[in-house]
Amino acid sequence: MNLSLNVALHGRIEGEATFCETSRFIGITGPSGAGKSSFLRCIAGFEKEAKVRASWPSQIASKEAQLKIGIVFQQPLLFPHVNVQGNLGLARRHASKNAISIEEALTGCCCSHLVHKSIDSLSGGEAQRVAIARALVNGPDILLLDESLSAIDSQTRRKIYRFLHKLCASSLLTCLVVSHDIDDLLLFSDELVYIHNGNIAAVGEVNNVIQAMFQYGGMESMETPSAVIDAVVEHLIEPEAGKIAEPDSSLNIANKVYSVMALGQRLYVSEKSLTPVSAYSHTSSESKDAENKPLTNGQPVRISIKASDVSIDTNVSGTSEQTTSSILNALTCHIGDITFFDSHQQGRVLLTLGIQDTSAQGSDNDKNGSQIHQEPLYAVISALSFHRLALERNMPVVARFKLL
Ligand SMILES: Nc1ncnc2c1ncn2[C@@H]1O[C@H](COP(=O)(O)OP(=O)(O)OP(=O)(O)O)[C@@H](O)[C@H]1O
Repeated sequence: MNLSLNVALHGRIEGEATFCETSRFIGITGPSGAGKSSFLRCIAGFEKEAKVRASWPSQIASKEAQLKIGIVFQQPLLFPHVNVQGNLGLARRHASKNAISIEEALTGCCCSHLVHKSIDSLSGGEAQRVAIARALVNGPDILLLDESLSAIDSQTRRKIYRFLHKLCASSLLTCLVVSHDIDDLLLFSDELVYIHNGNIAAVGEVNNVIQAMFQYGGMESMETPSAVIDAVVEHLIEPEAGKIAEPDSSLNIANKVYSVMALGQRLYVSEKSLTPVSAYSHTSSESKDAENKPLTNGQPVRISIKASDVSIDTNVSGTSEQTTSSILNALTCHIGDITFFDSHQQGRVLLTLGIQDTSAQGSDNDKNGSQIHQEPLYAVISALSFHRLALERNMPVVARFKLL
């Protein structure tokens, strides 16, 4: 049975969301006031007026009577009279069988160093990390995170998301994560929910939901719509000479740069801009320390590319390794939909770009013998550039972007 949630709370949230059986990390986004918190509060049973119908995935449906739902708010509610260790210890007292250890939760939520601190001495981001760790040692079946990582710096936040995603893949945990940071959600979510104006407006695979968000005008409130591209690690690049090194070599540098292959085209990506996906696959049997292993040759990774980072070049012959541009990443694309922003974002144009998949061999190939990839890339450019370059639908262009 798939996870399916149907909620109705008058004037605040209404709709149904059904997810794939393998989806365990579900992102929820939408404009401020749209109803995201209301959705989570209904699921958690905090809204007495709400009508909620839920069917739980088969692996947890059998224990519906004692189903454990954890929730962590943006403002963490920690017990002030005991320290961090005391907070986790109290949560552990009522833990279910699938709870993780205090040590694992502290390490995974990057807060081992805080264990002896008092609650009133924690910063906002530290308190958020402790609150998530405390929820995990209680062993919830469903963990609802309502902007619960909003005060944490982006590098630590991604480490925690990575840990949660891995936990979802290796245990029976399902996470529903509300965030305004669409890039975080795109990188880690198995499926995405878009809530608009009190309605569950779109549910499903991340790229499909992003496209649905355009239709609802949801992108207008978002500075940087992003595309997600699946790629495979090719080489580790030695930073000084720009030479190739083995991906799993012991090169000791802070932020490694890899060459990866995406749709038959080569991209250069810094380590922090890519997310390994193999270690988190739901069928994975990899050990728990897989996250800390170096990336290996041929390993699948996910990259998210912000529309505001993409520039457009009409010189389509300039994608070779001999480019004179400092921007090495160049994907050959065709212009698809063209959207002029109105109101407060006047003067900007959003382009949907179909990436040319040079690795594909099939009957739908274009005249260059390559296929247009279904999942798009986005570019936001000024209306001035749009008119200066005389861009139009179906025009071949090169999309350039940095992934540092
Ligand atoms: N307790 C409440 N009683 C009545 N209306 C409420 C209550 N809480 C929220 N609302 C209203 O319900 C709507 C949805 O609010 P909600 O907090 O769910 O939005 P949200 O998408 O989480 O917003 P944000 O991103 O700003 O946190 C808003 O119009 C809000 O004013």
